[in-house]
Amino acid sequence: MSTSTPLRSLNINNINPHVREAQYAVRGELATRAESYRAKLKKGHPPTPPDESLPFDTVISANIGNPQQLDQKPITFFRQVLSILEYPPLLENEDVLLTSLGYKQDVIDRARWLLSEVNSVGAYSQSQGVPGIRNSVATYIERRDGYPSDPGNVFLSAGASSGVNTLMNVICAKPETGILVPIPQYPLYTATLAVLNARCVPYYLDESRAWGTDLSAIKSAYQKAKEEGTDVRAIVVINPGNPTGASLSPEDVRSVIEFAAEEKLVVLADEVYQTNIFIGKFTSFKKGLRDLQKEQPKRFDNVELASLNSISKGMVGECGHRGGYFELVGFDDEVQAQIYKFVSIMLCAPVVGQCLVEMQVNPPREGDPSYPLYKQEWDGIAQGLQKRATALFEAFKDMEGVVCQEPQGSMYLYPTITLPPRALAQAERDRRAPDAFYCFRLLDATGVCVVPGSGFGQREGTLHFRTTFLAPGTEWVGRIRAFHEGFMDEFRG
Ligand SMILES: Cc1ncc(COP(=O)(O)O)c(C=O)c1O
Repeated sequence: MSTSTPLRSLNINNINPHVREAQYAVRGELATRAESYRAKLKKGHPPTPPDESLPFDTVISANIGNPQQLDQKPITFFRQVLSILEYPPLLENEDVLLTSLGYKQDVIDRARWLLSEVNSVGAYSQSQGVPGIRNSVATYIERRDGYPSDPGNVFLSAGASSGVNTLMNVICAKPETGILVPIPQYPLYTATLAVLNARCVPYYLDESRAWGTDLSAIKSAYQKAKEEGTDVRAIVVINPGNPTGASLSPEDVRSVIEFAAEEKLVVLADEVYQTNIFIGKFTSFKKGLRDLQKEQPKRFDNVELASLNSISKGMVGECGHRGGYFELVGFDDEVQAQIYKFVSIMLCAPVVGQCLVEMQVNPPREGDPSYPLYKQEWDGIAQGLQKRATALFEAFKDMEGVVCQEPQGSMYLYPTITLPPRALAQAERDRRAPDAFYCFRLLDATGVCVVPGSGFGQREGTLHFRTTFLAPGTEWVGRIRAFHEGFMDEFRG
């Protein structure tokens, strides 16, 4: 129903058309319906009986990588430090913290140090981020890659999303500007390009090679875009992938950098899942670039790389606090100054989020009083994720018409589904894409919310859905399996 009235200035036809056109399926109609089911099931205050008309008693939001909404417990060290940062008078009673609350001395020391850096978490920080925290990020990057990092090139951000938004705003100069984006992709990229009225240049990942990054696909997408008059300026790589979970091998990382160097493309390396690895080892683009620069002096001097990380993912899962960072390598000083100006217009990233970035990159070490619990919690989360990923993968293996790649990393599985012709015909009658039709039926029957492949992009004629494996337990996997059997029976031949 339209609510436009001549008395209002704004209506759907006169707002920025680029906002209207942007699509962001992970929070789309399915997620809205899931929220309405959740509201129906919620006991009110004062208590009202929950709605019993639904065939399930809980909603499982497997549509988005939101760990703590799905009951992942925050890491104790992080939250104990935050509690002091939010209320520094607690430090006046250190004994109470140590004896009654069981805080360890390193919690108190870290909180004192962070407070000395930020003064108060209620104050704006420098726009690029608190200097001491940027130093910690640079130290982490150096430890991870074995190459130095300059804190002057680190920008703290309100999650990786805000970093991507900054970089894309600066790169997208005109409607013909294009950015190579992997398909399937996390829709932040296509949505931001749509809002900026710039072009998405899709390159397809290779499902037959466990969603590998295929350089020949990148090259042909680039050539085609150039022939169509697109001024391609950058390439996005999501490693490990969302929605695919695939990790790039060191060779893949190198070949993307070599291509970027040849064609003068900025590399946007989205590395928010760098610690969510089940198979193999994470190779950062920064390390890949520095290795190439060492081996072949001069050839890679001008490569521009922006790599992003976040507190939202990994075992940290503090996405509601909105923290992250990006590191720039090889950018022109004047361009970097404009990036600084752009972030300064938003003043600064949330300071509590910045403090969480500090603890993420500089966690308790062996020998520190908080280390044993930190390690136990970290390992518990990592093992839980791997266990649930495997349970889901095993379930998909047994399901008719479902083919899934082995989980390698990140927080998602992205199976292909082949639906019976009668289901496709029903989807058409319902005016839904077939994978969306399947996902709505799944939600209505089980309360499990997943996202259709059409929200991430997929090859013509193929169907997928993406599910996280964050939800606790495996009972909900059984719900998916039972639904799927019933669905196939209903529409089969
Ligand atoms: C690949 C990828 N990049 C970026 C983000 C955004 O993360 P943040 O919460 O740090 O903004 C997400 C969130 O799911 C993601 O999957």
